[in-house]
Amino acid sequence: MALYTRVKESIAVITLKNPPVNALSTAVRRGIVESLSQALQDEQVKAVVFCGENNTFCGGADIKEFSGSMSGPPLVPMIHSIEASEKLIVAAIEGVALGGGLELALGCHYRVADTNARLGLPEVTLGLLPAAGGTQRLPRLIGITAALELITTGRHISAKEALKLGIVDQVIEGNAVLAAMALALSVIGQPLNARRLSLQAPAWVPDVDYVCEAALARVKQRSRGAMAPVACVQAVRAAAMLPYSKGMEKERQLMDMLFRSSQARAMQYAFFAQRSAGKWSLPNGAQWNNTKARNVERVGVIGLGTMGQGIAVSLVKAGISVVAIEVDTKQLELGKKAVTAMLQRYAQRQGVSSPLHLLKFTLSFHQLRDVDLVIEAVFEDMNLKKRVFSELCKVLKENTIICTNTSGLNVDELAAVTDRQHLVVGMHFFAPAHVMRLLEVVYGSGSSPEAVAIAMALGKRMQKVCVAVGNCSGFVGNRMLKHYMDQSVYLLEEGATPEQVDQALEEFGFAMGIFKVADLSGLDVGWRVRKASGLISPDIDPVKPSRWRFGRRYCPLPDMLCQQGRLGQKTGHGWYLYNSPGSKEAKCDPEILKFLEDYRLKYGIIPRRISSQEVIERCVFSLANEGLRILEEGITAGPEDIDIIYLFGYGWPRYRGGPMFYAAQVGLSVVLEKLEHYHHLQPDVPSLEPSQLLRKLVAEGSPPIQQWKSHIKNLHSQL
Ligand SMILES: CC/C=C\CC(=O)SCCNC(=O)CCNC(=O)[C@H](O)C(C)(C)COP(=O)(O)OP(=O)(O)OC[C@H]1O[C@@H](n2cnc3c(N)ncnc32)[C@H](O)[C@@H]1OP(=O)(O)O
Repeated sequence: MALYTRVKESIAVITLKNPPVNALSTAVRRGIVESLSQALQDEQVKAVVFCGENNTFCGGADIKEFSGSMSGPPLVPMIHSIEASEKLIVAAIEGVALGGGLELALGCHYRVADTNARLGLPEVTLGLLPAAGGTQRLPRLIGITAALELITTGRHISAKEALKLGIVDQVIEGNAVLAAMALALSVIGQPLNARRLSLQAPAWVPDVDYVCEAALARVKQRSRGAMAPVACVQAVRAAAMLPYSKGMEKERQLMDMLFRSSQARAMQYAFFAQRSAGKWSLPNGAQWNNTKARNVERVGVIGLGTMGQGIAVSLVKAGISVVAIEVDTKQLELGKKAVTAMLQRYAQRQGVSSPLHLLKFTLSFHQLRDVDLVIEAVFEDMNLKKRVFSELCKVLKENTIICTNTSGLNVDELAAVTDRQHLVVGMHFFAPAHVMRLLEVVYGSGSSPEAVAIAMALGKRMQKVCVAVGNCSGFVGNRMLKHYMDQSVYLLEEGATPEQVDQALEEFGFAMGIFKVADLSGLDVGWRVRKASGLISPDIDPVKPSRWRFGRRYCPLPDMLCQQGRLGQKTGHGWYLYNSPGSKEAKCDPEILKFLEDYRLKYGIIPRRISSQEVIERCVFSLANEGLRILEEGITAGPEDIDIIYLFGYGWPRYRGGPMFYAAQVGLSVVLEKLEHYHHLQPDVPSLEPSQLLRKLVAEGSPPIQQWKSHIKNLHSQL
C-alpha cells in the first residue's frame, strides 16, 4: 500500500509501504494512484514528495507477481500521470531506487538522494527491460551512451555517481525526505515542462547507429544468446530515433516479447534461487534462522599457492585480519608478493587506502594461536592435509574452526584426525578465489550447525554466494561435472572434434566450451585425480590403453594428451593450439584432428556426424541426472542450490536458470526418454541410467521445480 500524509501547509508525502523493499505490488500501485489523486484534488497541496518506508525508496516492480496474472493499475500510465501532474512532485530516494522504483523517480520532476542510496535499472538481469518508460526517459536525461551502459548491464550506481550523471538533482547527508520537502518549497511555482523528461527532444548523438552497433557487439560478447540485453539496446536506440510516444510503443513491444520468454522465467527463478540458497538448512533441521554464528575477526590461511592467495585477498578485502602461512621462505616471499600486488591494485582501482596492515606473513604455525578460524589451502593431497590438520590442533585455541579448501576430498576423513570434528567444515572456493563468487560450504557428518553457520557467514562477508552441501566425492559441482566431461570425450571418440563440442556448448550459452575450460585449468589436474583414484595404473598398455576401467566405459584420450606433454594453455597446446605457452587464443590444431583419426582407426571406431543437439542432450542431461541423484541423497536442500552452484561456479548461462531448472523447462519426461535412449546405446555408462528421482517425478506428473522438495521428502521416507 501507500500512505498519504499532509505535512506542512502545502506538501503531501506519499510513502510506499511493502516491506522489505517496498516493491511496486498491485496494492502499492493502487495506493499510489489513490494517494496521488487525493493530493491533486486537495487545493492546499502545492507539492508532493514520494518516499519509501524504512529508509528504502523502492526495489522496483514486485517480481513475485510476474509469474501470475498481473492486475491493478499498470506502471506506465501511473508514472505518466505523476510526470503530467500540474503539482510539483519530488522523489526522496533513500536505500534503493531500482527498476520500476527508479522509473517512478524519473517520472517525478526532481530527485533527491541520500549519500548511501543505490540506483539502477537491473531489469536486464531478470531477462527484461525497463519498460515503465525507463528506456525512453533515462537517455533523454543522461544521454544515449551512459543510458546504454546502465540499462544493458543493470549495474547499481551510488548516489554520487547518479549526481555526476545527472540522474539526481541533489545528494544529501541525512534525511532525504526533509531535503526533498525543502527543495520542493524552493522551486514551487516554477514551470514544470522542462522537468518532464518525456517532453524533451530525443537524446541525440552524432552517430546513433555506430554507438548502438558497438553496444550490441559488447552485449553479444558478454552474454552470448541472451535476448534481454539486445532488446535493451533496441529500445534505447528508439529513444534516439523516435518521438517519445513511438519510443514507448517500441519499449512495450520489446517487453511483451521478453516477458513471455523462457529466458525471463529462468532469470527470475535464478533471482529467487540465489536468495533461497542463502537460507541454508541441514538434514538435522538446523538452519540459517535457528543457528547463531559467532563472529570471526582473525583468520589463518595455510598455503599461499594460487588458491591460498585468492582466499587471503578476499578475506582482507572484507576487512578481516589474515595470518598467512607457507612452508619455506621462498614460497612465502612468492605468495607475499602476489597477494600484496593484488591488494594494491584493488586499493588503487577502488580509490581506498591499502588494507595491507591486515596481513601478516609467517613461516610459524604458532602465529595461529589466536585466530578464530583457519582455512587450509595446501595441495590437494589427503595425507598432506591430514598432517596439516594434526599440526593445527597443537596450536589453535580450542574453539577455532578448521576449514579445508578442497575440491572433493572427504571432509569426514580429515576431521577424524583432529580433536574437534564438530568444528571442521569444507570451504570449496573456485579459482581464482578472489574473483569467483561461488563457495560450497561442505558439512561433514560431525560438523556442528554453528560451524556451518560461521563458514556461511564468513563466505557472505567475503561477498561469496554460499551454498551448504553435504560431504560426497566431488561435492555437488565437480561430482556433476564429471559426467558432463565423460560425455564430451566419448563424443570425440565417436566422431566429434573439440571445436564442434565447444561450439555446441557455447551456442547453448556456456561462457566457454568444455575443452577450452580444460585447457585453461590444465589437463594435468584431472590426470592427477585419475591416477590417485586408480583409474591409471602401470599395467595399462601405453600404446593401446583400455577403453574400459572397473567394468565401465573409459576414454583414455585425456591421459594420452597428458603423456604427450599437451597440458593446455600453459604448455602452448592441449585440445587446442596456442601461439605460445600461456597465451589464451585457442586455435584448431590439425595435429589433434589427426590424433583423433588415428585413435579411432586403432580401436576400429567408425566416426559419425554428431549433431549439436546430441552434444547438448548427452552432456547436459547427464549433468542434470547426477544433480537429481544428489537431491535424492539429500546432499543439497533443494534444486535451487544446485542451480546456483552452476550459475556462479561453472559458467552456466543465467538465462537457462541452471541444470535443474533447464531439465524442468525442457520437460522431465523428455529428459527421461533421452537418457533411456542414450543409456540403451551406452549400457556401460551407469551415469546415463535415469535416476530414481527423475522416474518418480515423471511418474507423478512432472511437478514444477518449486514443488520438488516435497517429492524428495516422500522419496526419503520410503527408503
Ligand atoms: C513494467 C516493468 C517495470 C519494471 C520492472 C522491474 O522493476 S523488475 C524489478 C527490478 N528490481 C530489481 O531487480 C531489484 C531486485 N532486488 C534486489 O536487487 C535486492 O533485493 C535489493 C533490493 C538490492 C536488496 O538486497 P538485500 O541483499 O538487502 O536483500 P535481498 O536481496 O535478500 O532481498 C530481501 C527480500 O526482498 C525480496 N525482494 C527484493 N526485491 C524484490 C522485488 N523487486 N520484488 C519482490 N521481492 C523482492 C527478496 O526476494 C528477499 O525476499 P526474502 O523472502 O526475504 O528472500
